[in-house]
Amino acid sequence: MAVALDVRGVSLRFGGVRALTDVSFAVNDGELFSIIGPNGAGKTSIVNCISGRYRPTEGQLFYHGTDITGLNPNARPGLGIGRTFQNLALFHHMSVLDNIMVGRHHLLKNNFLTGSLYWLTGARKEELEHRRKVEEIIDFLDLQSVRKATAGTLPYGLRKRVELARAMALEPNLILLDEPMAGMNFEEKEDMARYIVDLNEEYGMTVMMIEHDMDVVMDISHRVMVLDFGRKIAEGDPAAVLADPHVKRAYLGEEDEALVDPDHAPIVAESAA
Ligand SMILES: Nc1ncnc2c1ncn2[C@@H]1O[C@H](COP(=O)(O)OP(=O)(O)OP(=O)(O)O)[C@@H](O)[C@H]1O
Repeated sequence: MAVALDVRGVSLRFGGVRALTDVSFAVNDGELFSIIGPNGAGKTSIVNCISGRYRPTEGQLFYHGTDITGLNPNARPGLGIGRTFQNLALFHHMSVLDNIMVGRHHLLKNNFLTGSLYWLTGARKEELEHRRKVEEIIDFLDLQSVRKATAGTLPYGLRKRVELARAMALEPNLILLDEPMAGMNFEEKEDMARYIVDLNEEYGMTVMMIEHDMDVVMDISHRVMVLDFGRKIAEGDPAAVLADPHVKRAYLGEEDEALVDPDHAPIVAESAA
């Protein structure tokens, strides 16, 4: 299996704070790869290095062999890298449809000038094609009933789904999901987990996900990497990671009996025993 993303020896410092120390890992094409770790472990920092928001203090990142370490964040969509954010980043005053359309911005070929010759230059054909793609995503994520609703008026779980739709609209090969289930109830999480599996399996997107909900992570991920205090402490298939003593220690206090997640809720304790 070809390597999609290759992260080599990445360190990131903010003044005296070491957010990441010498982190290396690779995500293969077609994989559903998750990163877990206690609060402040460096998970979002890694996503921000991949998406170009942060530039690593040391190390390099390659995407399908291209060095993306110092590349402008705006160049990522053109390479096929999309992302969602931990805190929603939708245009709240715009409709669901328009929010998703924005995701296709970098795919628009017609510009201001050619667009003004709407019927002659193929701009109309192009717009129809974009609309067709957007409708396909709306169907896939079951957003038909809210397609014209103003994004900011929707319940939180639905807004997270619209954000996923917008990231999908970019047609990425690699999609970075930063806590896609945060703040969701059980049913919403189940739905979101199904969409993520489907976009990996049906759309063939490579998925890199940060998520606190261990049940979901262990259930749907092919491989899991664990960060603690900015360092990688484990990587492997879900069962191996759960059984890893370093992982147990990172999530356990010295005295705790059960494996707990960062919010101190019990997680699949039987698999960890
Ligand atoms: N912009 C920043 N300036 C200073 N310190 C930062 C910045 N971003 C992150 N950090 C620090 O880097 C460390 C890693 O933070 P990061 O947000 O990557 O962790 P995380 O694993 O995503 O945490 P959480 O699960 O709480 O979202 C923390 O100590 C954090 O305070």
